[in-house]
Amino acid sequence: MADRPFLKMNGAGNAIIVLDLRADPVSIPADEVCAVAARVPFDQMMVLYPPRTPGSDAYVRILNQDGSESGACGNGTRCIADIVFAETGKDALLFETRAGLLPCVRAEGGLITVDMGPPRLRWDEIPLAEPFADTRAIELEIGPRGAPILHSPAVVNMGNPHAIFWVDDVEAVDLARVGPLLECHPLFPERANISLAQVIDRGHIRLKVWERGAGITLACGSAACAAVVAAVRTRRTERKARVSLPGGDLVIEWRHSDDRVLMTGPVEHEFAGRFDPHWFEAAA
Ligand SMILES: N[C@H](CCC[C@H](N)C(=O)O)C(=O)O
Repeated sequence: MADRPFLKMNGAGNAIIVLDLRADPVSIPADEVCAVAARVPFDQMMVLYPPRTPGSDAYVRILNQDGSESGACGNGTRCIADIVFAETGKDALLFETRAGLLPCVRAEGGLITVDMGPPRLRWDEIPLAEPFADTRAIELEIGPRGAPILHSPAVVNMGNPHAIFWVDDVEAVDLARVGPLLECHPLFPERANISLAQVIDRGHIRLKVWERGAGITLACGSAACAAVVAAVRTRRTERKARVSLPGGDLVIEWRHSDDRVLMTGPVEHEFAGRFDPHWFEAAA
């Protein structure tokens, strides 16, 4: 890969690299994504391509640090929105990902709101490997038989697959240990993002996330959306709730009128850099 410029940003602590290929739309092989991750650690790389759908601002590919691809990344979408807001002066944007069209608007206090679309809740939309009539709590547990560490997650697809385990204390479970096992559980044919969710009150959830293809992250926007959807479906919270992640807070609203999930949160610019072609010699 060439000597390309990139931006390092974060969304509530979720480590994001933005690579703008709108003027030179080449695809990035998975081994080159991993070569970048070895030098500049990130959770997701947001790659901007020219728009495919009239009226949209860019087509976006979302690559995890392990080279796999995701249909959604809420925190990364706020990062690219911030860049394109500054570049165009527009006050509303539309990004297209593998999972559909995501409208973005500016919110108060420099925050950005992304419309993450409607959740998909049927077992084959998650997807799961076998039918479950009720995805509010599926049969899945980890740990000793009769005394599981975690069990009965809710599952939600927010453009990517999520499993949400309700816990009394997010700090009491070793997510780094159970995350990899659950991410790759045979029930999840496309793997899954794994969250621990602790309900503080009807307007507030604490969340820790093991991300598919990235591991423990400081924040995961789509997981925050999935957690509020799952909480509303089981009457744990109101439709609008604050989600506190280790890297910061997001406000999520699952709108009643049109079923869409709105995520509002911050972005931060860290530094600009360039890929060094030497990084890719072993990958070539
Ligand atoms: N950090 C992202 C989600 C990444 C999901 C990715 N790990 C996958 O589904 O493969 C977010 O803010 O929504």
